[in-house]
Amino acid sequence: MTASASAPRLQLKLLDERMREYLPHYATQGSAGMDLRALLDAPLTLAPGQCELVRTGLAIHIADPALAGMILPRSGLGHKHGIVLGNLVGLIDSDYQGELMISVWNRGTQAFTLEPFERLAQYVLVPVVQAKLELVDMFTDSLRGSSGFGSTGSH
Ligand SMILES: O=c1ccn([C@H]2C[C@H](O)[C@@H](COP(=O)(O)OP(=O)(O)OP(=O)(O)O)O2)c(=O)[nH]1
Ligand SMILES: [Mg+2]
Repeated sequence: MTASASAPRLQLKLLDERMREYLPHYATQGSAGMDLRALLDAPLTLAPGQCELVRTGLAIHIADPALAGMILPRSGLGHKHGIVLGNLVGLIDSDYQGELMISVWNRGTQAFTLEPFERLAQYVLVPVVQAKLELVDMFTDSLRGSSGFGSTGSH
């Protein structure tokens, strides 16, 4: 599936030739993410509670500070097998040029075996706004003020 002509163009480096036939892509026209695959020499069994850093064999240089990458779990693996991310969400800086690494965490109660080149997470490109922080002594009052953590009730 090809993205639209106006899609941002990101440079992708192959760090391992085996990934050439598994380049990330949008599976459908409306897909929000591209699946990332595990670069493994052999199956990797994760015991319940185990967390391992898995290579992707890919580097993506986003370059534009108004964009970031996010690595998110795949819902099927997460829901059915408890395979999620050790950092919950991976945030990829626009100036990161290193290998995309996936922290895979078996939060389930059964061992799970990850096969080489299996799709284990997804990469989503998101817009980012970098803020300028201005130090002040007082805020202009808002309706909420400093109330939070359920202050508006449960209905
Ligand atoms: O799941 C992830 C999360 C991060 N990264 C890479 C890209 C990211 O730009 C860099 C730094 O990530 P982050 O800022 O979240 O980690 P940190 O612990 O703050 O490291 P650093 O001090 O290098 O910023 O690590 C990954 O490859 N996979
Ligand atoms: Mg950081």
